[in-house]
Amino acid sequence: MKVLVFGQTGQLATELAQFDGVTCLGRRDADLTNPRACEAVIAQADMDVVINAAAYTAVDRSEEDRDTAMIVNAMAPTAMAAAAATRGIPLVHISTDYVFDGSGTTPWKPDDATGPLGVYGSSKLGGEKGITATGGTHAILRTAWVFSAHGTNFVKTMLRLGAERDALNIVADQIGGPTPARDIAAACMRIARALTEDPTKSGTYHFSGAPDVSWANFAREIFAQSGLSVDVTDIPTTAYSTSAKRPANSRLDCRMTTATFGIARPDWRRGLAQVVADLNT
Ligand SMILES: NC(=O)C1=CN([C@@H]2O[C@H](COP(=O)(O)OP(=O)(O)OC[C@H]3O[C@@H](n4cnc5c(N)ncnc54)[C@H](OP(=O)(O)O)[C@@H]3O)[C@@H](O)[C@H]2O)C=CC1
Ligand SMILES: Cc1cn([C@H]2C[C@H](O)[C@@H](COP(=O)(O)OP(=O)(O)O[C@H]3O[C@@H](C)C(=O)[C@@H](O)[C@H]3O)O2)c(=O)[nH]c1=O
Ligand SMILES: [Mg+2]
Repeated sequence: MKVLVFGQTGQLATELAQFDGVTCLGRRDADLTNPRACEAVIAQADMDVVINAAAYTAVDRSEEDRDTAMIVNAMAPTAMAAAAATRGIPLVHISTDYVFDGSGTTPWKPDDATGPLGVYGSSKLGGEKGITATGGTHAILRTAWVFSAHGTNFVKTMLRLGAERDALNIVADQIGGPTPARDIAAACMRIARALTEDPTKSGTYHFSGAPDVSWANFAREIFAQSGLSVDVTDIPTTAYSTSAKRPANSRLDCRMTTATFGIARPDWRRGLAQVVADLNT
């Protein structure tokens, strides 16, 4: 299976690059601020499936950079979907828990009503809608709280801050499932294969690590596993000011993904152990 991946330096793209048959495109090969260029690359490439692992992921910065976020997260993926549909090949696209408004405590199902709280979530929802409307074979995989040894993520932020400080205040009223990028990459490859064999599996799916936790308890496990002694204090979201609002309830109901593709929620604590080990070598 020949797989064309948009993204090269990011957390997910770096993990996808480990698989046979994968060609990763960096910004120089395809800039998502130019959706027509993304279309052209798909039109010209001889590939069996496309995975979009590139996105504008700076949640707070997107509040002041709405146009770029919209082009990269909504228009470019929509253009990719159109080009993939024309070629008759599937598109696997990654989306986010931030398309939801975070109300309630029940895990979100794929067809639950969306209601993004900020520009990043709105732009990602725009991409979902554009891809779905295009009508080609596709999977939109919503994930959450991605971490890996590469790129920027909460684990690396905690390790950096934890090395400098002996106490941190961390929000405890936002709950979600941290997800190792390596497990998302494996899920994408499996879904890509399944779609080439059965296009009727097209749709929107959820995939996050288990068990669900607060950011504060995620931080505690990061410090426990890395041997750093940092005192974590639970704080409410109202005590931590950010330009973008984040959902309180980021829990994702992943059962449809398991039923359709045989992919179970990974235990993020094992993925964390791997990442901590990778960062120490
Ligand atoms: N990070 C997270 O916590 C979560 C991420 N997701 C989704 O998962 C997917 C993968 O995210 P993740 O791997 O963490 O992202 P990263 O932030 O680690 O990487 C983003 C990638 O997108 C590329 N990119 C950004 N803008 C452009 C552009 N204009 N043209 C070409 N490439 C561009 C970056 O390239 P460059 O280095 O050149 O900037 C980088 O390779 C995304 O769709 C994201 O929305 C979903 C839930 C949580
Ligand atoms: C650094 C820090 C963060 N926090 C809080 C802020 C926020 O609510 C939470 C996580 O902060 P971050 O900025 O790392 O997380 P954020 O960038 O919002 O992460 C999100 O990224 C996008 C791309 C997604 O799609 C989401 O699934 C999610 O992973 O932790 C503290 O409470 N104390 C701290 O010292
Ligand atoms: Mg961030």
